[in-house]
Amino acid sequence: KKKINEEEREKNSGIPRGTSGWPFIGETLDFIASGYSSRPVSFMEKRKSLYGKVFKTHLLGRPIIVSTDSDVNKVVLQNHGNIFIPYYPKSVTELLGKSSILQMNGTMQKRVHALIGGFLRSPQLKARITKDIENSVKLSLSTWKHKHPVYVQQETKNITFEVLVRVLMSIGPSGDLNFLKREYEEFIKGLICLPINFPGTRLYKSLKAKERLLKMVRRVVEERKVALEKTDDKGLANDAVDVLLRDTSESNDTQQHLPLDFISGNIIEMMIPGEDSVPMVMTLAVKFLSDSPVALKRLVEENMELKSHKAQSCDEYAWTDYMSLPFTQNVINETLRMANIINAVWRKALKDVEIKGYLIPKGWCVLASFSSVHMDEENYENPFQFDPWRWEKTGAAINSNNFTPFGGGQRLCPGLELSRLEISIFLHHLVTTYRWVAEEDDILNFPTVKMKQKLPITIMPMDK
Ligand code: HEM
Repeated sequence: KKKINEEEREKNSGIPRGTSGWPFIGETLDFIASGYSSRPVSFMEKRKSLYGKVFKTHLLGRPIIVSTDSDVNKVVLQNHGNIFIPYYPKSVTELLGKSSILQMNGTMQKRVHALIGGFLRSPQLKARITKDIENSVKLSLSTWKHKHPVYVQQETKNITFEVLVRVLMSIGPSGDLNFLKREYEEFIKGLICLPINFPGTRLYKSLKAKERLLKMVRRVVEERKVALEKTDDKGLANDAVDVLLRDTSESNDTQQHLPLDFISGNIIEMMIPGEDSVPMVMTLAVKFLSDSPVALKRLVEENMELKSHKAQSCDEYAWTDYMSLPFTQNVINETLRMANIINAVWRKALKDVEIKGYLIPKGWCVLASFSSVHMDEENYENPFQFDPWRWEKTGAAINSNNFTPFGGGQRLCPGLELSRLEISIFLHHLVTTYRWVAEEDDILNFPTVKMKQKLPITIMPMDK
């Protein structure tokens, strides 16, 4: 009877319909089970058909409103009035630290976001980094012919890690790079784990790895500060460390440099969204293309044309050359749509908010599901089919609310353009250098998107 009364009250209050499932665990088990299945959006699909596009559930110990509605997602992402703050599981918040861009709110988040976004999106950086990306890609590809099989997920991770560390702190291949890679891998193992911290636990080991990372990055930041003080050259910043060190924008009415610990912490935390996502998009592009020979053929044609054009003119590639191939960009869009590397964002409401007639009560969480929107047949015909051509018809949709692989609004991914450039360069050199045959492999979607076998492929030279 009590439950019925509660439901009646919630219904009248405008809280979206839905069920809270079992006491305490709510619907968490079903949520996780569909995450493990080959169709992770099934949790959402089932409830969407019962309750509508926005529904109430209970996950990870708390009431949550799930939105599979792109208009509602947009309002959540825009976050006018700073109503929605990021909400992560406890293990993540423990590892991130309070002053991480991923957790910060208000003016400080805006300041760091604008600084990093301004740098990563600048044409000067893209022009400069193109050569480095090419070198990393070509060097890696040159080793592929000796490997039987090539594990695409592994290889692409090495390429993109090198690029990321260069962009963040100008560290090239070296002992420092190897140290960072090793310790970073240890650090992120704890992102999704039981939040218990004492010697021997996963969280403890990850926090220790973070301490070692911080020590190293702090040393780099200090060295760079000294170097910066000695020079008058305030041209384009070399990397994210430079950007953060130089900033003196006003905060609390005083001109302040960002503290060195803050910079070191944020450099490490910026590796989290950047490290795994780009190689996974590259890997899934290879996977989807292996399963779609017609799309692959068109991609090869377009890229071979650019390659022969470049060979004839003896020109180097400009970053704009890589970004100018329309079919290649459509392959990337389609991969991003289907891959759903970041399938949702989690927020907590600081006030009661009403969006499209749905009430999100103060203190409740909102899960803005991107994958549900990307895999909704109202938005995309045959959504489970890899079809790069669909973007020729709906080109404008790249900027629509129905396509948000990089999020949107206040926290729109500052690495968006850099990621696209990296993926374009990788695909160009891959498909103009080799043919390949992929072994059977499955996509795992939980807790993060991965290939079960790291996507083994067998490489053949172009002319065979
Ligand atoms: C294909 C690759 C990538 C995807 C799919 C992706 C996706 C996303 C998404 C969905 C968000 C929004 C998170 C939220 O709203 O809470 C985000 C934020 C962010 N991304 Fe990316 N990202 C990618 C690559 C990168 C790269 C390469 C970098 C760094 C070089 C990067 C740095 C960041 C940062 C710093 C944020 C936080 C921004 C803020 O909260 O203000 N990302 N990313």
